Amino acid sequence: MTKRALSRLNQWRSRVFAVETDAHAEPIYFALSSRPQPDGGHCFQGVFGGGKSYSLHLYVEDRIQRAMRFEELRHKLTCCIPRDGKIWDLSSFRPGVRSSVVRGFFIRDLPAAWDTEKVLHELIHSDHVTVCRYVPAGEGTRWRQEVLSPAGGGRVSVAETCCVVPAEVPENQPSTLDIVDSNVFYSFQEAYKVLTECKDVFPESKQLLDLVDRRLETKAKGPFPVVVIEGLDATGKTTLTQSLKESLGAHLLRSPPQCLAPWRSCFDAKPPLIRRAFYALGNYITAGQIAAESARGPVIVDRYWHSTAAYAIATAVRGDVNNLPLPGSEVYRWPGDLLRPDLVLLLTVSAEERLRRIRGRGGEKTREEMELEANNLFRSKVEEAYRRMERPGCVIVDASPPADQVLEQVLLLMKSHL
Ligand SMILES: Nc1ncnc2c1ncn2[C@@H]1O[C@H](COP(=O)(O)OP(=O)(O)OP(=O)(O)O)[C@@H](O)[C@H]1O
Ligand SMILES: Cc1cn([C@H]2C[C@H](O)[C@@H](COP(=O)(O)O)O2)c(=O)[nH]c1=O
Repeated sequence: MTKRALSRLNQWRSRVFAVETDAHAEPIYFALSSRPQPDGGHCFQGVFGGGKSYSLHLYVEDRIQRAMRFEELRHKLTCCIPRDGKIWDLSSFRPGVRSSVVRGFFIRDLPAAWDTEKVLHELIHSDHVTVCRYVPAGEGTRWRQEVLSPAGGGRVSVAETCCVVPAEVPENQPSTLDIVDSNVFYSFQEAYKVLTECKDVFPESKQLLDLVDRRLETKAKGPFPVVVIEGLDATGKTTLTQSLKESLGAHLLRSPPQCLAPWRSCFDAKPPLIRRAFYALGNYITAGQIAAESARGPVIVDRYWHSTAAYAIATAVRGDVNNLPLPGSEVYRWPGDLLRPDLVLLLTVSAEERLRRIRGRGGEKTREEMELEANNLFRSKVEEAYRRMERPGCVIVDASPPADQVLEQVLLLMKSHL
């Protein structure tokens, strides 16, 4: 085993491991100890029992490479692990320590599946993945974790052995330790830095940065009101913003801005770190446009920062809505260097009505749109994240009535708030 891999093991025993066996339930948490606990781990039977179990932990210093390799690894496992086997997301973390999360996968295989071992042997010989095997430890429900390392002749040896013991459910879900600057960027510099680090990895990031350098304006907001319309997909933002434009003679803008449209599908296909940085930068270009237009007249904006943050937080936080960071958390803050609007309105409709509207509309869908359509859990997390945004917070609008009534309601709200 390489020196680098061994140095990781120093902190290995202070880590808690979370196996996400079910997107709707708490992960199964376990920790490591040199001694087994007397009452073992009945709760682990579903994870370690009934087959062969392995965990894969991806360590790559460079965050862009790490993000790319994680997706590659997921793809490789999905292609190679037999269909009856299970691949679950896994993370290990040091409780309460920000950015300590190391992501990976947990594999539960059938007892006689040899293909998996072949794939894992290959991975053990790479320098980026630490592979562990879980084996019964004596009688009862005790389990042992064996850290595998490459040995001569293509064989594998056990570098370290620990007892698996139950761990306390942490106060904050591990995924929440990793939101700031991995999923949500709170300054232009932080988002720009991600794209700079991608310059040698794919050419579109260089082209995007050139465009950002040319398009970015940093003027202050003008004297006219700036109103942002937010909401889940198909809640009626486009319909309303068009009507507002016509009724108020306002200038209509959107985030991401039109000039980023040619790059959107490319960045939508990238890992979350890069994709979220793309959307974050889009807001800064839109901010420049808002500044210029609000000097001439009222401005309506179809999605802005709140969408970027709400979708990113909802995607990053695993499990259900209760796992979102609590109201008042720093993740719901507005970036200090981003132009603030005067009013943000959040359009809400029932899940059924929104689905009716999505289906009525047809057309091509983004990953989020498909997720929103299929996944009620994701929908509630996005909407709750919107509601928790602060300074400015969202004023809630019931967008279920017919379009002309929603417009009327919004015009009244604007009168009372501006
Ligand atoms: N108040 C309304 N009542 C009934 N149908 C509506 C209403 N507002 C919009 N719609 C219809 O719902 C569908 C989605 O509306 P729209 O495109 O305006 O939503 P959106 O929020 O802009 O969606 P997206 O964020 O995905 O672009 C459209 O077919 C539109 O005609
Ligand atoms: C602005 C923005 C958008 N998204 C996602 C959320 C939606 O599902 C799609 C579609 O947006 P559009 O209104 O049809 O352009 O994009 C996102 O994830 N982050 C963002 O900042």
